[in-house]
Amino acid sequence: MKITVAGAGYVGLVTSACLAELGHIVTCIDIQKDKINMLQNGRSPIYEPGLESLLEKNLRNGQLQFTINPHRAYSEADIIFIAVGTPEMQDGSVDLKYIHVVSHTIAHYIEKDVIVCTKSTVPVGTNDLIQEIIHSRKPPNLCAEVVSNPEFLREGSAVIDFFQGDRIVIGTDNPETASTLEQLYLPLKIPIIKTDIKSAEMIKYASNAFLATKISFINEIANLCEKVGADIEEVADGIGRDKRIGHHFLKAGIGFGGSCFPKDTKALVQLAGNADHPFELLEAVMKVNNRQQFLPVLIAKETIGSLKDKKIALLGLAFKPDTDDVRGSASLTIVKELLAEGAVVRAYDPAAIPNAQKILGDTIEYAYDIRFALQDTDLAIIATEWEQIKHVPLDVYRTFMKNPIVIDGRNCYPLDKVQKYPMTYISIGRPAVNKAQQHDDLRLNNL
Ligand SMILES: NC(=O)c1ccc[n+]([C@@H]2O[C@H](COP(=O)([O-])OP(=O)(O)OC[C@H]3O[C@@H](n4cnc5c(N)ncnc54)[C@H](O)[C@@H]3O)[C@@H](O)[C@H]2O)c1
Ligand SMILES: O=c1ccn([C@@H]2O[C@H](COP(=O)(O)OP(=O)(O)O[C@H]3O[C@H](CO)[C@@H](O)[C@H](O)[C@H]3O)[C@@H](O)[C@H]2O)c(=O)[nH]1
Repeated sequence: MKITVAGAGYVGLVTSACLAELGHIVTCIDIQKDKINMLQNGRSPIYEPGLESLLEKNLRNGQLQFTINPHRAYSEADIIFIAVGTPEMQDGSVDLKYIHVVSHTIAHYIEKDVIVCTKSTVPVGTNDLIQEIIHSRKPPNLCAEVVSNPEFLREGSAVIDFFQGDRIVIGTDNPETASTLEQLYLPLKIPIIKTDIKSAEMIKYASNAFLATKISFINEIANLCEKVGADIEEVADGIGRDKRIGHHFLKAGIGFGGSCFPKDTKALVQLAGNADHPFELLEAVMKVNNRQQFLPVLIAKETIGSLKDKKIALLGLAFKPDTDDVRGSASLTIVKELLAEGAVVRAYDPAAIPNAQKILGDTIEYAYDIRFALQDTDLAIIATEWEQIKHVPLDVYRTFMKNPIVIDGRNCYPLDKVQKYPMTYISIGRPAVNKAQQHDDLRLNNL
């Protein structure tokens, strides 16, 4: 099968590499020349575990090629996957400009019958629009069938998710098209759901909205735990053991970020509004999340007072571990607030510094070493639970910081371990450990 993937972002590259790995001839096209140049040289423009080696291997054995040439990409394709970005607009609705352009380009360049599969997350009704654009512009003798095939991969585990996903959704009313795609995915042995286009589009938004709701729910329980003296880790474990609830997505913290949950929840609220059905539950989910992302700064002010000229170490810039993506990251909110309070910020991240630098520039310092990030700081905020951060021995905070005060936004350390150290440790939904006094005594003794 000759496959073309439009878009060399997270979804496009994972789809390209994995379909090539399954034995298909794949062409991946993007409009960014630099990206394609990099990929042609066997380098991945994104940090995603396992991806670069798959790209490099399939490029070398000729299964995979990269291009910016639409004729080369589309004229021979049997199946085209659309994986272009669908960013949010200022009002929260989805910007479909890349979808429009790619649909026009596909219509212009196809030279044989083709199936066009939309992997990009698009509002209900968009695949009909894509179908309309392609139909009205393609050569009249050709057939182009548009299918909704939403993507559920997570950044950081995207390659594993492709091969071991929970389900594959195929949205089309054409049984022949559904069957062709079913054949394509059959080797993965993942359950396939065949449905109509609009339900497929809705499954994607509803899945993300449900997961986001679970996170905001557990964060609200965490905030309540703090008020009443309960421990969220115990509570989450207790409720997660109920199979109807499950343990997944019950990790309390400083809220959800990323390129999907914040954007897709807003889009669903917009969609609901347009359908004259205010989605109040999801609006609350977003409100809780916005508040949660600010939490470390509020706690910092409560703990040390004014943040003006205070040196603060920020551990983690990526929106989650194992990715270099900072889109929607709580860290960006935290930096903005800390700078507004007059603090001096030094941030560490094992992979996301280059991407963060594109947004934050030289407004903060960057550290490629955790110890350097902590050196002489008044307070540390843990924002991403990277393995490199979770395993920092607690001694290190005491040794390197001016004051060992840690706000752990991801509950990285067990409380009983922290209790043994003379430090102030405030996490989410758990009792604070306040041993600053003990630390001060220790310092005085050492003078
Ligand atoms: N990132 C994820 O984890 C994830 C998971 C599931 C679904 N999605 C959805 O998939 C879509 C893509 O997300 P992403 O994170 O991969 O986006 P991305 O921004 O990382 O990449 C999109 C790519 O599309 C390219 N592009 C734009 N117009 C093009 C055109 N006309 N032809 C060819 N390439 C074009 C851009 O240059 C860019 O490289 C979005 O709708 C997103 O919501 C993302
Ligand atoms: O218990 C949890 C789980 C996640 N998060 C946060 O939620 C955000 C999103 O995490 P995750 O879902 O793991 O990452 P994404 O790569 O954004 O993946 C989501 O968004 C993708 C894009 O739509 C979907 O394809 C995936 O199925 C969906 O999980 C991150 O900031 C996490 O820190 C929590 O705070 N607590």
